Amino acid sequence: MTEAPPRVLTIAGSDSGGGAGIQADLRTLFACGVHGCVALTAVTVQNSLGVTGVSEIPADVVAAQIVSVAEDIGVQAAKTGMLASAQIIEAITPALDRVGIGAGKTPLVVDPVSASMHGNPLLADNALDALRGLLFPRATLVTPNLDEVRLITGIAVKDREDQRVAAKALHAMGPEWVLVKGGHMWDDPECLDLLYDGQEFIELPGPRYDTEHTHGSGDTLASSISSALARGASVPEAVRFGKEFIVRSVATAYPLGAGSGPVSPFWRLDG
Ligand SMILES: Nc1ncnc2c1ncn2[C@@H]1O[C@H](COP(=O)(O)OP(=O)(O)OP(=O)(O)O)[C@@H](O)[C@H]1O
Ligand SMILES: Cc1ncc(CO)c(N)n1
Repeated sequence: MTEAPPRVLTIAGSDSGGGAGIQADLRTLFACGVHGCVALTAVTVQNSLGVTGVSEIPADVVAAQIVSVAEDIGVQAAKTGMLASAQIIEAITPALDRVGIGAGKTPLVVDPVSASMHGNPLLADNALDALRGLLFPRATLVTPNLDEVRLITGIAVKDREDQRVAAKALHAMGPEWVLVKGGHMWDDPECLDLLYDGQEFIELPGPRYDTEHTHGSGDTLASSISSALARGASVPEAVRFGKEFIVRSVATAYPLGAGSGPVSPFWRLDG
């Protein structure tokens, strides 16, 4: 009999265009050889041009999906993406505690998704306190982009020194590790992501490809990191794996629709 692969639970929203959200998560998890489970938080009406509608899943149903999957199937890592509202964050926190996800137990990656790459909101303004107060202290790793750093800490990162200051401010909010992503440091010729655990800074340099097709890059990075954590990797090992994964996925991104096409995890399935 074939043994079950490691399982990763993604707690995130649907992108009808298939490039970001749970669709990006599931195809990345598949390409990384792990089984993806889902706690759906919201349905977005979305294509390559932006988001034109959002319908939230009732908060108790989001929490019930977590408990149902974790108690039967079991998960070795979990990640959060679009959480939509304070009510959903407040409902999932006790569910995560109940099944031992986060807070030093099963690794929890919190990607604090606040808006789509087009600037459409994916998290209510009044949910920031719940994100900071409830999820950050339970997170193994948080992975904000620079817009999310500004929303969460008030720090406007313009250069690599600011990136370090922001990493310290985020770490003080309680996560074990922080990854400040550098994709939005538009003037930098590289995409340097900075990992920090309160003691040591680990720089993850990477190329900056000249492309508008980066839809789903944050989700793909967080999912590939989560797959490595589910296999038992340390956080620095998992983030290095994720960085290589996202660089190759941006390199092979493809156009779709009239706007931004998705990054592609398909390279991993070749040969
Ligand atoms: N043009 C690019 N070329 C290479 N790597 C990139 C590029 N843009 C982003 N990345 C990398 O992709 C990952 C996601 O970074 P980014 O800061 O864009 O996150 P994000 O804004 O959350 O993504 P999303 O587009 O999903 O919202 C990081 O590892 C970043 O360095
Ligand atoms: C549903 C969803 N989650 C996350 C993102 C951010 O990439 C998006 N655009 N849509």
